[in-house]
Amino acid sequence: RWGYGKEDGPSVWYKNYPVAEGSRQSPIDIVPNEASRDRSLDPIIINYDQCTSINISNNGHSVVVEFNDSDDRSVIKGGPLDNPYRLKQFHFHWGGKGCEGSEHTVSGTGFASELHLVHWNAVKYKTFGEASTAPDGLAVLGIFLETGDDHRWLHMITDVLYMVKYKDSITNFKGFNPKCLLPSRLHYWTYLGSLTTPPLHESVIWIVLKEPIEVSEKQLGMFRMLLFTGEEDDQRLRMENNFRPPQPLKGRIVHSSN
Ligand SMILES: NS(=O)(=O)c1ccc(B(O)O)cc1
Ligand SMILES: [Zn+2]
Repeated sequence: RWGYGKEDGPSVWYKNYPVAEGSRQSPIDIVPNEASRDRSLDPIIINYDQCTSINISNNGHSVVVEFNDSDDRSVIKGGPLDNPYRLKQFHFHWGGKGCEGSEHTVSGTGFASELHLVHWNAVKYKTFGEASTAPDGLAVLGIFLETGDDHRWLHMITDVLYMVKYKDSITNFKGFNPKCLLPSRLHYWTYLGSLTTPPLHESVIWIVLKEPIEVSEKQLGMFRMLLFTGEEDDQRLRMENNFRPPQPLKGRIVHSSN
């Protein structure tokens, strides 16, 4: 139904998802010196210690690692959040060879890729689905990836991508703790936004970390061997440039931690 091509990409999503033209859409371009520096903004607290992954899959739009969210073993709290938010999944967005691929940009500059750790408010809502349509239902932690040295832990993911090359493929992926993908400093920008893919629900408290993590061009290239298309499709569409461009701020304020 929707994708990232000319006929089904971000510029036509509004036809089936009119909220695409809403007042709190994501991603956005973050302009640091226009962000309001709130000393009252607490640090974010990330408890992934008991966190373990279940599987990794190709949903035709990205590669997704899912977690057991039946209890509060892996949560994010503090910062702008009034409740702990439970980790549900993480996935990536990336570009083509050598060109940008992140969704958020900083003063107009994109990064090679962006990691999204998706959490939901299990205090106020019974299911992820219900939370995903509520204005304070989700909290997504965005982490920029820039190219440089090999990332010492990302190979745990890139080594299994061949198993999920095709759309709708899924394989076991237990024991991975995404704590190893966090940068050293948790300084962040935060603002109220949306899912960056259809259904584009305006239900996300975005927390974008200022410090990127470094991955090698070789590691990033492994993501580009994934396909948007299924095993039976005669078209073999390489999965790349699966990012939505920045959307209008529409009067929103971006807050900056110290
Ligand atoms: N790209 S994103 O993190 O905004 C995101 C997260 C979840 C879903 B979803 O559950 O459909 C869609 C987009
Ligand atoms: Zn995303």
